[in-house]
Amino acid sequence: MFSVYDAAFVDTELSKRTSIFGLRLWVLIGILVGSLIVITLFLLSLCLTSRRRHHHHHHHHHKHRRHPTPPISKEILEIVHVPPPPDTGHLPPPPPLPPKPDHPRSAAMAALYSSGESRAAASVCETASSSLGSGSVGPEVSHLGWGRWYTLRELESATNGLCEENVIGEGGYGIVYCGLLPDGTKVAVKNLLNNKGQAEREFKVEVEAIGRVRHKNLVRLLGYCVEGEYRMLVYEYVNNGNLEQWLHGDAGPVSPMTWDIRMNIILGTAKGLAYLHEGLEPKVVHRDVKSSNILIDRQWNPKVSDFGLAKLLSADHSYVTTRVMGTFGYVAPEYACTGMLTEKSDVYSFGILIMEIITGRSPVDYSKPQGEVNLIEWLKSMVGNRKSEEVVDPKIAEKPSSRALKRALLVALRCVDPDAAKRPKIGHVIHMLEAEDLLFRDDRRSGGESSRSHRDYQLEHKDSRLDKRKIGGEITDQSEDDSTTSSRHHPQPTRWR
Ligand SMILES: Nc1ncnc2c1ncn2[C@@H]1O[C@H](COP(=O)(O)OP(=O)(O)OP(=O)(O)O)[C@@H](O)[C@H]1O
Repeated sequence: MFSVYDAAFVDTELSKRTSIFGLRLWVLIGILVGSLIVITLFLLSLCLTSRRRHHHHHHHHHKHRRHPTPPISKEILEIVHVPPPPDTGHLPPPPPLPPKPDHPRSAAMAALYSSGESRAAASVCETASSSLGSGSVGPEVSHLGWGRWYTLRELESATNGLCEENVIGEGGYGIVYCGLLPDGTKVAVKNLLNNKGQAEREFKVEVEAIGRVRHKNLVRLLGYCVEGEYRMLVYEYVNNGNLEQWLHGDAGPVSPMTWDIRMNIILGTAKGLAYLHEGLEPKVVHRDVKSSNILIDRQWNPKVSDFGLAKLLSADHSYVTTRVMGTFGYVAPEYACTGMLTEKSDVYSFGILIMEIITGRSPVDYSKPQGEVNLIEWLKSMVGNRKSEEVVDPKIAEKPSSRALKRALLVALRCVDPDAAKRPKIGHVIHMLEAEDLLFRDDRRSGGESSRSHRDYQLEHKDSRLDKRKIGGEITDQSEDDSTTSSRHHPQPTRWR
């Protein structure tokens, strides 16, 4: 127990004077404790101020990240310095296109292409794809059912700060960048031009139309970004250029796109369109079917892109618009003249596309002699003059069989019928093209005409009747030697998947 004596003892001890300035012990202890408290408080306040300063810095950075080209982040620097991946395919890169004089930024882009910078940009993107998952921007992603909402910061990180090196092209609606998401997904980021109103409207149409669409022949929209003035779309990256580049770029005297590859591209494109026209409710009319909107992957599969012009249609109603959009040379006459839009306008553009793929010629080419400027007119006259064989792209090394050629030409000509009601539906186009496939398989197996299907026979007769009425000439003669029928093949209703 602590007794009265002990207390008295402590008291006398504490009251003794010490050698330090003759201060009493209790005064000394008091000073020590006091200064300890002061030091602790000082350290605490130091700690708090440095934290606040850090936070402020972070906030500052956040405020300024709207700047389109922020300082390159550490992740990106790391990405850029990783050596390129081993070549996955055996294909050369898609050939660059000659400059288009009427394009707003085409001069710059042409310079980019011709100076070989596009290769450099591609290699940055290629390189980026090799360092999968090196970023760490994940938490800001929020899920929206079909896709994702991305922050501007995420997309800037993914595209090296939206830098020129990552630009893969530019269309009427904005610049397209290649990018790499933190999970390793390679993407194409379309930064829509901010021309008040329009970009946003198109943006909404596009987001609503494609967000829910999944088809192997349609470019998938993975998500979007709306932040301040920015409107961006994030697409799956399709890695082998577009059809326009492969058809009209400088790919050398022999095109790597054989006849079979081209037919496959036509069929795949038709399937993608059929899904838009017949597999969705309300249906979607693309409105800008053309070769630069057909992207190609390493296996030469086509993927229809750019639904920026797509408008949703209610079933059984055509859509009348006051502003005709689309690309010169591909636009259906009724749409150009009256703004009357149905899915048959896409069929028309698709017909032009088939002609372009067969011939390797642009829909309108002013560098050609008179009479050849307009692809349809030239092609019709060639077919009418029994010169079908001469329309085939001279860059195709192995010429198609005469029957295969006539079939493709016939489908194309039916698609561009001036009367929209007489054009086939895209689903019917697929049947016609696939019937050709069956025909080939039978031909190869049996080496002759004898096993051709009843449907093929009917199709050819039907087509030839139509053709005789419309253009006459060589194609119409093809069915004259069709004398045998068989009922072995009955095409199934197609779901276009
Ligand atoms: N998902 C994608 N993957 C890879 N490249 C793409 C992708 N989307 C677009 N591109 C490329 O970006 C470029 C611009 O495409 P965009 O669709 O904006 O314009 P366009 O089709 O050339 O013109 P328009 O605006 O008239 O349709 C094209 O070279 C296209 O090949």
